[in-house]
Amino acid sequence: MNDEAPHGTSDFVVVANRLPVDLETLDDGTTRWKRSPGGLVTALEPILDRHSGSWVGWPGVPDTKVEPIVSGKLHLYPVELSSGEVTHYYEGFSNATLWPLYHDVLVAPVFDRGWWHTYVDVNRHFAEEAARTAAEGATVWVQDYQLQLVPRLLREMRPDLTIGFFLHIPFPPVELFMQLPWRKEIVQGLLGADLIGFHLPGGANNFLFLASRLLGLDTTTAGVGVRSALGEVRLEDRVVRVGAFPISVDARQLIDEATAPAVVARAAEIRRELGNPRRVLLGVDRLDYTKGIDLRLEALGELLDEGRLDPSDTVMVQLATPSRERVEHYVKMRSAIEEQVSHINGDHGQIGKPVVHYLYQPVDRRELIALYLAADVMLVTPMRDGMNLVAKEYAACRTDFGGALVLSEFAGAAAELRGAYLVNPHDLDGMKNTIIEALEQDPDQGRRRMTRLHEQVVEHDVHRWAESFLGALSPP
Ligand SMILES: O=P(O)(O)OC[C@H]1O[C@H](O[C@H]2O[C@H](CO)[C@@H](O)[C@H](O)[C@H]2O)[C@H](O)[C@@H](O)[C@@H]1O
Ligand SMILES: Cc1cn([C@@H]2O[C@H](COP(=O)(O)OP(=O)(O)O)[C@@H](O)[C@H]2O)c(=O)[nH]c1=O
Repeated sequence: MNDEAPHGTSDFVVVANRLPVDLETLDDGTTRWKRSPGGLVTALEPILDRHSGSWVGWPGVPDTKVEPIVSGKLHLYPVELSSGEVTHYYEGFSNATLWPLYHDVLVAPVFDRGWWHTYVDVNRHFAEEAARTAAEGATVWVQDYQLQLVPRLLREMRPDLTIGFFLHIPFPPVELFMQLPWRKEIVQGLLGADLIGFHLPGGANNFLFLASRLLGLDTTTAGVGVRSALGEVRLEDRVVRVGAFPISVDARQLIDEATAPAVVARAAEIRRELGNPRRVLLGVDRLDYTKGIDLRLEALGELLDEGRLDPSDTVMVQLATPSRERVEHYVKMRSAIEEQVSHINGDHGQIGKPVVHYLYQPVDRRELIALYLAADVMLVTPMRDGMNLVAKEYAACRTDFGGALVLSEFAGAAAELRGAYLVNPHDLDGMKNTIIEALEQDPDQGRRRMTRLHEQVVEHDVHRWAESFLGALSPP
């Protein structure tokens, strides 16, 4: 990465809280770029590779000024955040207010006026940087809950732009959203866009209902469909469209990587390193209380306690990427999960043979794909999740049609991945029975299920997601 990117020349601009890369300071004081965590970056990277454009976002560290950068065809425009802004806007309002509020209030949202004011200020910084970056008449695509005020602010600054907004997390029912003291400002912020996208029709319908109920606006009442039957909010001078566009993965790219001989060999090597167990269970998550890591460990622990799983031939690998490490509930969840892992290994492991192999570190993509190939059963058990790309990655990588996916009904992905073993993660007995069912599935039936999953993801990949959203944003 080098060369400065010029302002005011981009016809296509993505605005997201994070850049696709994070600046990391090493022990010797030098810095390097590493891939940013999370599914938003996984999804948008291949889109920008294809469309070539600009990405406005935070480089992941506070108090650091970074000049605009050219990275291949992509121009990166860093937004500087002070440590106070990171605390109040990112860790506070975004991740201790909006995140729990939009994820079914799994923990109590904190309503802090100071955090709100910083959220407004930081949204303004992002809008200003996007306004500087975009060429006359450009398309600007604003991403996610951290930046819900940007569409309106940007429209005020640059009425010539076409503005899209996509929410990557669930949009809550009106009863929950109404708790937010700044609810009108958020809805008005979003209505600055020309098109507002959600993963699922449910989120889109919640938003339309809210726009009518909270702001008294004229909206369509017929239900929104998947990539079809867009809803409308009719403002005095323009119409805002609202739709459902389920995000996905770059299936073709994953298939290429998953069929590379080195990755296939690594998958076999992982099984050997795990002691050649008869069955391998896998969990892959950011360490987030929404992901249900604790619930799946509880299920595993009970299955071992009851003798329904044999610790001498069963292994679980749980990857947990560090996430939002200074936010209270993330700290608590990490301790709780690590205690559960110790407990299971203490009760059922042997010297050199733990039952649960737990890594609290990001794992690179190649190793992750090898793990997908090595796993007999993938456990994706969130209590609430906007989509969950891990589930789709697993299905895309299984070109052998082996393995099985146990998937929470409360992940957005469950609406499409009908070949999965669906579970209610709150129903511990149900989840335990389903894990056993997936482990003991009839091989032919398992292949049929995985074929269905794989084909669904290949046909509905991330490029289809972007084309359907951008096509609706700027119809020919
Ligand atoms: O940026 P962080 O605070 O470290 O968090 C990482 C990302 O987490 C969330 O991802 C969501 O987007 C995925 C893709 O649409 C979706 O599959 C998943 O269900 C969501 O949780 C968050 O929404 C992103 O903004 C963060 O970058
Ligand atoms: C644990 C782990 C994950 N990844 C990659 O991160 C994303 C996760 O996306 P998802 O939609 O499932 O959820 P969130 O956005 O985090 O809420 C996915 O692309 C994983 O492959 C990774 O690269 N390395 C890891 O260790």
